[in-house]
Amino acid sequence: MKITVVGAGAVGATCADNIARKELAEELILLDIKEGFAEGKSIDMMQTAALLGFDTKIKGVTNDYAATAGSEVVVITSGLPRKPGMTREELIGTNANIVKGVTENILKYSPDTIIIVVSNPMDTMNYLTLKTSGLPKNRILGMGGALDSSRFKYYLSQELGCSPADLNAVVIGGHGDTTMIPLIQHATWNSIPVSQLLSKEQQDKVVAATMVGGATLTGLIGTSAWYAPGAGTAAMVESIVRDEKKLISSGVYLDGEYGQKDISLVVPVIIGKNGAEKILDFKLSEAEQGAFNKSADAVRNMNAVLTDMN
Ligand SMILES: NC(=O)c1ccc[n+]([C@@H]2O[C@H](COP(=O)([O-])OP(=O)(O)OC[C@H]3O[C@@H](n4cnc5c(N)ncnc54)[C@H](O)[C@@H]3O)[C@@H](O)[C@H]2O)c1
Ligand SMILES: O=C(O)C[C@H](O)C(=O)O
Repeated sequence: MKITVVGAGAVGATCADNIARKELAEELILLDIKEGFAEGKSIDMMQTAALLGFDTKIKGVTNDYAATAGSEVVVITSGLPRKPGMTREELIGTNANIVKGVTENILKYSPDTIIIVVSNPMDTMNYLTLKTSGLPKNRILGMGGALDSSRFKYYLSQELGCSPADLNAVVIGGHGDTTMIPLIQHATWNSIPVSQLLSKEQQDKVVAATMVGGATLTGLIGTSAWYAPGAGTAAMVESIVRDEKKLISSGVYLDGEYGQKDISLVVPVIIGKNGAEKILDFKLSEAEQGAFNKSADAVRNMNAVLTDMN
């Protein structure tokens, strides 16, 4: 198994680190545009191999796409992160060009790969990758729901005083401060609905904290988060590589599911060796479907910016 991670910054390097520790690939290429950066990070990570006991060979390259040839999975993290006070959507001007160029270069050497898009604004970057690559829709996935659902579990666990691992909770919609939809009515603690355990105020607090989870960390750190984003992406890679068929909220192209067409949004997806193998199209309540439609409108407006940029 050969995997490439594009962008050796905070998220890309953390994702690569997780992939190596889990030994998901024999060969892992880390590519960055900044001279020597991916090489340095890769050597640093390889110098943990003796300590951590993994066998993955990590190689860093500066913009050398030939080195990525034959990658079965490619993760795209290249692009600017937001600064405090910014929205993810404000990154579109810079990141659209980066993601488009990276996708074109990757496909020259790995025409049948599965791509996971992380760069923000993710829903629109994933849509752009779908349109740029011409790959079948099952081979393009956006990372956002894995992270947001894990954040949702974190905030629920804080309120319930329980282990996040005992929770089942899912975020759908867009990966944006106002577009994500934490499905609180469906969340359970070992099968017990959390709506029966938390007051309405507590539920509202958890939902609000989840929605601005990324902005909160950006405010604290000065740039956006990387540990949970890197781990969320690696979890998706693992489900592909090990053909786990895990149900992970992910950005996928919708063709009628949840009443939406020609858009990428986050919904529950079975992820296996063929990428997005099945979208679980379950019935939302009227309020949830209304929120989903509003998110779709917002993401569609962002997607329209891509046309204006051309
Ligand atoms: N979808 C999510 O849930 C999620 C989570 C966290 C971060 N992000 C996004 O991921 C992106 C990366 O975040 P980060 O914190 O790692 O940023 P970072 O600045 O630490 O790293 C980005 C890297 O991309 C590289 N890069 C820029 N243009 C490139 C190109 N054309 N080819 C190859 N490499 C290039 C930069 O040199 C840099 O090393 C941002 O857009 C951020 O908003 C998304
Ligand atoms: O918040 C950000 O800008 C980065 C990422 O999308 C996140 O949710 O951590």
